[in-house]
Amino acid sequence: MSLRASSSATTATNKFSFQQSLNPKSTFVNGNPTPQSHVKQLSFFPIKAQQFELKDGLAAVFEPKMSLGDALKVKEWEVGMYQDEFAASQGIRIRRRPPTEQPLHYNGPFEFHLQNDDNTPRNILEEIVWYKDTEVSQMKERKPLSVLEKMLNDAPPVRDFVGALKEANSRTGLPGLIAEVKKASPSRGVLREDFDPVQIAKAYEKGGAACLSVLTDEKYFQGSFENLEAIRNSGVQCPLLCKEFIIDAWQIYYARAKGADAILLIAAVLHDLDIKYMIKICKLLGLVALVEVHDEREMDRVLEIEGIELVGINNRDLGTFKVDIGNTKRLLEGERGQRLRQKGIIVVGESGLFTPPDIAYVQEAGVKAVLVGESIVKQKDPTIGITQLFGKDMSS
Ligand SMILES: O=P(O)(O)OC[C@@H](O)[C@@H](O)c1c[nH]c2ccccc12
Repeated sequence: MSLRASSSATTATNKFSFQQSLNPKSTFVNGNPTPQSHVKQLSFFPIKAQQFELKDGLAAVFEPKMSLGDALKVKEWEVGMYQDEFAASQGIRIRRRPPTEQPLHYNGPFEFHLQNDDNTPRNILEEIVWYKDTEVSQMKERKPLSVLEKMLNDAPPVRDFVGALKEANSRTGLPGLIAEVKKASPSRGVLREDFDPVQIAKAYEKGGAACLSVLTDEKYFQGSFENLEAIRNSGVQCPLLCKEFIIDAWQIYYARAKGADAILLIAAVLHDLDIKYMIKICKLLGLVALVEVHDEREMDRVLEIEGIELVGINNRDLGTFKVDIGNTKRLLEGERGQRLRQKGIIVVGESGLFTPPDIAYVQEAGVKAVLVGESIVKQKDPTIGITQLFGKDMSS
């Protein structure tokens, strides 16, 4: 474990430069750097007086001054740590923040980070979620809920996402299609260079898509909320799913303000309490949540939560990118499938669907809807892409 400081102070080898850069209340032990061969309990975040290891086995005590704002951020960070523990108890391996990172925007007099393996994301999903945490807190500062409330009053009315899927399923006898407006992904790179989201959305609608999914994540999927808004304002009638990594209720309000009719909640990221809370917010806003699972444990958790109308089974492991459409079948076998049917939940087969036999396979497994991106967005004409995917014209 190594200690890195964003201040130049830790590189100082003499008392003068170290004291200069510290907050005036900071003191050395007994007024002088104290030799210590081992500093065992080295807490990296200066909440109380702390001991710091200096060069050559020296240690110093540091007493920070903390403003109320900083203290609140510390609390927020501590709660985040408890949340990770709570989530881990539900089998969730994704940590919402780097475990030994200081709270966001902490501007203490002396910023330390402990560098160790724990501060490196374990997989791409964790990396996305950590980045999202920073992104959302910045967005929240720019548009606090009070501002969003005004935007919500001007938002276009909600469309019936579940109704559109059911209608398409009974009209065609095939799973209702949620067609994804997706430019790129971390696993597949750029899927389409000439990417015009509105044009693609219109082509999907023409091809018989029941609903659309619009990726809004910028960094990893090259999507945007502007795309969502533009599609909603373009005259396209299909209900819209905001495809985002939601970790904070604020994002749900924002999605609705930008015209979403549905949002995605990923069970690999959110613990049960979060899912319950977020579903309540969705209901308040008239949105529907597509709750995404990838394995049996996540499915079992979700089956215990009341008020879920749509469950998505992702065939892609968001940690490793491995795709296996057999996942949909596996998760719908036996009692799980039965319980889903009893609860009247519509199951959406997600990812890795390319051909009519793929569609037939997941339909046979029990899905009433599918979520498809790559195979149709890559086609020169996405309308024809849909016809090829289903092996028939889906528009009538
Ligand atoms: O392009 P595909 O393999 O057809 O997959 C679409 C969709 O299922 C996938 O984009 C997806 C499913 N769940 C997600 C969560 C976040 C981002 C993307 C996704």
